[in-house]
Amino acid sequence: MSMVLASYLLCAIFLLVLLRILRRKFPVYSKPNLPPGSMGWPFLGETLQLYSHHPDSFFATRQARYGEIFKTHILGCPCVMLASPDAIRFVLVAHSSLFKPTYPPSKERLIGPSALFFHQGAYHSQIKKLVQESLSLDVIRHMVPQVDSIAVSALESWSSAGIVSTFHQMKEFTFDVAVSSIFGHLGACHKEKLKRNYFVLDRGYNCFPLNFPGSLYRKSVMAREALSNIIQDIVQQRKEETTMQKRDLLGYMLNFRGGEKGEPLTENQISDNIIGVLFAAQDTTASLLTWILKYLHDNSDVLESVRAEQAAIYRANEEGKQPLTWAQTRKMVVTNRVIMESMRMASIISFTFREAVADVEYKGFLIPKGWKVLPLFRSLHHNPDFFPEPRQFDPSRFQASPRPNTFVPFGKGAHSCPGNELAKLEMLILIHHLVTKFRWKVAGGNKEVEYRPFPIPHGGLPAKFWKVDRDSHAQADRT
Ligand code: HEM
Repeated sequence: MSMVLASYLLCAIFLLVLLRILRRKFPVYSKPNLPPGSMGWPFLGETLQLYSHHPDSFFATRQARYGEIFKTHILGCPCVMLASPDAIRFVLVAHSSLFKPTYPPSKERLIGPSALFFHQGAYHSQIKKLVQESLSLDVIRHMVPQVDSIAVSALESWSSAGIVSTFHQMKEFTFDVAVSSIFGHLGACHKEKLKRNYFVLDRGYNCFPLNFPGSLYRKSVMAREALSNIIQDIVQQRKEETTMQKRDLLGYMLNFRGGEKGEPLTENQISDNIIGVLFAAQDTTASLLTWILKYLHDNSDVLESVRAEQAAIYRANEEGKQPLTWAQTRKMVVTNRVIMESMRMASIISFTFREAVADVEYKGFLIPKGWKVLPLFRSLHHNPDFFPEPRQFDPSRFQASPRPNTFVPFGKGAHSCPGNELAKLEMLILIHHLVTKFRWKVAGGNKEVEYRPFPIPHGGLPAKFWKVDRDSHAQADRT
């Protein structure tokens, strides 16, 4: 009996050794392994660990334990998280067709299923081209006067309002700029209706999607329907105008003709994409601006260097009597570095979601079909190998360009942000007026971060803004 057992054992060992040799010599015998990591508890996965800790520590501990790629299980989905420049390039650029964008159906319903970020392939490319054209440098350079007047009137209103939530005010500002870029000049009535309904939609976007009368989600769905109707109304009005060749997003969409028959976009394609662009433009830029104000407030030496740069432009414009020009916005080197460093520090889009459309192998690891794939932008931006002393706010680090694929605040590849230049322009213009004509003080020193869903300082950064009079301005410049 013991002889039989021993021979079985020997056979098993022989087969195992043979398999190992075959796997090494002939990769065809080798099935790649899943990445290292823990799938957590049945059903729950590691969802509780992610939401009960600071997300940074969730990612950082796993990255330290498992390396640049690891698996986990969040919100009922098996996921692979990736945190290296190579991995991010692999997913978003080199093999992007193997990873499709993925969003919860409740969110897709609120934005509208034809919005570009839910698609890939030909339809996505067509819409992306339109959006990119409407946000190209050649178009946005003509937006300086509009953005300038929106920024000035926003700051004037904050300065007469006591303590305000910076984030809330920034949302109003970025909404107005986005509307201007989408529709050009819009009548006050349409603008007011758009704003009212958009803010209801926005409130329900991140709530639990319970669709019953009176629920937040239902209110959002209804606001979404109202938004579509308002957009149809604006489209109708535009079609009746004689000058159809406007260079705003709506103009580009109405002039589009696709396919062999030269088909125009449908009503739903137009409204879903307009709501999508509004959505992509507003909260992102508003939360980043909120962080910029906090960083400048907390780093007085950086604030002084920004103020010196902007004061020189202000003086060149005869104490603001001449309008700010596009050329001047392109030469705000110090302010631009502050924006870059704020994007790195705050990393408001910490990661993005994709889903593998087939089994994919990356550096010997299997990413199974149907798994969620999360490139972790924030982990790159806070990696000391790429950004020494990553918790230090130091705009001067951007005197040198970051290493390729280590700094991706606007994403990478086919779905990268088409609004990056407009976002930078509105930030530069707002900062110009803020530091040259206003002062602000943050109320309370809470260091906590809130997620709405982008990270923002606690309470939306309550702050008091006030205008400096001409004399104290001149005095401040002399000292
Ligand atoms: C500081 C402000 C902003 C940041 C940090 C930001 C960041 C991003 C990122 C990371 C993506 C890629 C997401 C992914 O790959 O899944 C993205 C996509 C997008 N962004 Fe932005 N964005 C900002 C402002 C804007 C503005 C002002 C607009 C429009 C006026 C805009 C419009 C879009 C659109 C339409 C997409 C989807 C592109 C596609 O799917 O092809 N963004 N943005």
